[in-house]
Amino acid sequence: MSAAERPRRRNEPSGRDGRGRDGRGRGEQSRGRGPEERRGRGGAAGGRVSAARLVAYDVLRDVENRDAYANLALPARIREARLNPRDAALATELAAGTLRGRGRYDRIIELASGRDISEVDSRTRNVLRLGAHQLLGMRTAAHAAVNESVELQRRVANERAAGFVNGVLRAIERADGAAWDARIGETATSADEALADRTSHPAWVLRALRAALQSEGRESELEDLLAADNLAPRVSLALLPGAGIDAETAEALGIDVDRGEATVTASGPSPLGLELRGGDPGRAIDALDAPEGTVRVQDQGSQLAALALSRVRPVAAGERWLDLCAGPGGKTAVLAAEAALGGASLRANEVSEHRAELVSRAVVAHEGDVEIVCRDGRDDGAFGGPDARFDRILIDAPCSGLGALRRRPEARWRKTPEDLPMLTALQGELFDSAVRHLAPGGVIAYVTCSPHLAETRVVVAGALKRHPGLRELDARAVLNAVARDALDLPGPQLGAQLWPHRHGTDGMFVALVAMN
Ligand SMILES: C[S@@+](CC[C@H](N)C(=O)[O-])C[C@H]1O[C@@H](n2cnc3c(N)ncnc32)[C@H](O)[C@@H]1O
Repeated sequence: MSAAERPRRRNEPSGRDGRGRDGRGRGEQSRGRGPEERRGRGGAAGGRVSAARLVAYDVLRDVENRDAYANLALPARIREARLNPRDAALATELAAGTLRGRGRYDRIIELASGRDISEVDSRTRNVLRLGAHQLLGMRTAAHAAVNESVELQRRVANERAAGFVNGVLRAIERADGAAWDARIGETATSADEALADRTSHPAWVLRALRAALQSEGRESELEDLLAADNLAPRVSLALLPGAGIDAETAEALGIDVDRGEATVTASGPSPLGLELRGGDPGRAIDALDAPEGTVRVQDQGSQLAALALSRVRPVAAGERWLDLCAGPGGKTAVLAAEAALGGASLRANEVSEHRAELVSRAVVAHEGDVEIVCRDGRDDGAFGGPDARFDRILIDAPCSGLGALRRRPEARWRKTPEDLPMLTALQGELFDSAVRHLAPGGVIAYVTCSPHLAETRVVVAGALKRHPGLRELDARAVLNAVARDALDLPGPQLGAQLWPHRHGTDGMFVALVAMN
């Protein structure tokens, strides 16, 4: 439904947010203006646009026009513009926050302008989104957000629409976020549409997340989950066996990076997990001074998923393990460390050559110990032939990624429900292929970074039906035994669903099945 079609209130909401007297939001009050901002290139009318805003705009364009991933485009653009760390952080917040909040900002732009967002030129749209995020998501000083957006419009888009940008942002600025959310609710055609717009999620994603929570009897957590998707995750590190220190020791060492601005803490659910309190992960890794490749940036849900397989039962020396969909190798690195401890061998397969290359870099701590192959996981070649059998197989399946929305700011706008049939068919085929190569008594861990039931419990149920020799193990009990503290994993199912809002991890699903 277009903006014009939706019911609309006549008067714009009024009221202001809690800005300081100079109109600057908290973030910018403490940050001040850096040299990069002062150096910003002048627009046609001689105004200034900060370098951070130009970088953020370029990233939005890269994502829209070149299908770029924001987490790759951002560092490239930041390097190119030679931003200092403070401006790099500002550019990151501007770009990632705008991408995450896009759905809400688009609706607010529609309400403020009286135009359907699709009728606004794509360059102007991105200028407006960035401006809306500064006004409503960052509490940037209103004059800075509006003036720099107008200059940005002059510089990168259609100069004649600068007045339009000014008018729309001034209208947005006249109300606070809560008033705009109320307005979204009043003009929505359904409660789901209002919630989806307010929390910046496509409605189909919202419904899928609700269904997954419902299956655990926790529908009441939906708004907490949607809010968690809109927060940048804290950086987690995995301290792999072989690093020579455990997480508690690392914390006790008081690792101090970035001149005391950041420390690592032994926190989060994974027993290998460290959390970085601000600062640069590369410097934290260097400061820990562990053997190369034994400290890695990795979500703690991913750590737990790999450990669920390696620790489901004691390892017998000589066991054969396979990581079927290994790229870029995060879980392979955990499995390689665990296999080395227990005397197991590890083969890692990945269909994409580029991602197989990333796997070899990820397992640098166990170079030569991991056999890396590049095949389609549905072919016997991925396993080393039709008769090859493995004691443990990880299927970290290609999936919609709906569990990692906080980490991939643009992902929610890229996926569509139409992607699912292809993905679930592939997931089932990879499962069948793994079952064909599972040794008697062997265990498969089926993992997705999606909580969508069609990709999780339905795929497992289908595999159990097709392969009567398989039985499902209690993955929740295994994860609880592995985790630092007991995990809240409700519901009747044996498969475990981790959640950003509840566990602080990506929304990883883990099921364990064994061959009788
Ligand atoms: C969720 S990712 C795996 C993440 C990885 N386990 C990690 O922790 O870093 C899924 C991977 O499966 C790969 N893939 C997709 N189709 C495949 C297939 N038919 N056979 C094997 N791998 C496949 C993708 O290229 C992607 O690298």
